[in-house]
Amino acid sequence: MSDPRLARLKGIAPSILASDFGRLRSQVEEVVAAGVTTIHIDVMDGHFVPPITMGPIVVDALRGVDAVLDVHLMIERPERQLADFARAGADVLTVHAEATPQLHYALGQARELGALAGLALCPGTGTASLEETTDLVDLALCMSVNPGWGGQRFIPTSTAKIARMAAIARPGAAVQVDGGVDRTTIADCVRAGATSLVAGSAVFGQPDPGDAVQELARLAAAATGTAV
Ligand SMILES: O=C(CO)[C@H](O)[C@H](O)COP(=O)(O)O
Ligand SMILES: [Fe+2]
Repeated sequence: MSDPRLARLKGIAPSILASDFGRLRSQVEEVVAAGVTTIHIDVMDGHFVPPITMGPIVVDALRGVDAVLDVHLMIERPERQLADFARAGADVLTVHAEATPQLHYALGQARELGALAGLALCPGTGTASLEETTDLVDLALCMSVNPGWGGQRFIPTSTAKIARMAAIARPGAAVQVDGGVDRTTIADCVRAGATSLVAGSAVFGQPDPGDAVQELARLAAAATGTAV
C-alpha cells in the first residue's frame, strides 16, 4: 500500500526559507489554511552550501501542523543527521547525491526511520545516481537553481531535466522542482512532469502568501487541465 503522505506531497510546497521567522508558525498556518499540504524546510550547514539556516529544532517547532514536513538537507554526510530530523517530526528526508558517498545507505536509512526518502540533484549533476537508487526514492528533487539561497532565477535547462528524472522515478514517486519557481516558470515545470513545486519567494515574499499560493496552484492546474 502506498504511503498516504505521498498523496499530500502533490502541489505547491512553500519554502519557509523566505518566511518571517519571527512569526513562523502563523505564516505556515496561513498557507495551510489556503490549501497547502506540504511545507518545505531548507536545512543548510555552512559546508555543503555556504549559509547556515536551521536544524531539527525548527522542524520540531512545526510539529502538529496539518501538512507533510518536507526536509531538504543541504548538508554534508546527511546520514549522520537523519535520526535527529526524523525524531523532530520530518515526514520526508531529502539528501543530496553530491553530499555523501553512502547515498544508497542514506536513502534506506531515511525509510527505516519512518520517513519518505528523497534524492536531490544539483543543476550540474547527472541522473545516474537516481537510476541506481530509484527503488528507494519516494521523492526525486530537481534543483532548478544552485542550492544555498532563495530568490534566484530558474535555470531554463531544468525543465528537460525534470522530464528525465520523471522518466526514471518509480511509479508513484513525487517529482519535485526547487528554485525560482514562480508564476512565470510553474507551468513549464508541471508540463515537464513535476508533481511537487517548491516556492519560497513566490509565496512568502508576497504581500499575501495565502493568495499567492492559490494563484500558483491555479496556474499549475491550468498547465495540465487538472489540479496538482
Ligand atoms: O532549496 C532552496 C535553496 O537552496 C530553496 O528551497 C529554494 O531556493 C526556494 O526559494 P525560491 O523559491 O525563492 O527560489
Ligand atoms: Fe529547498
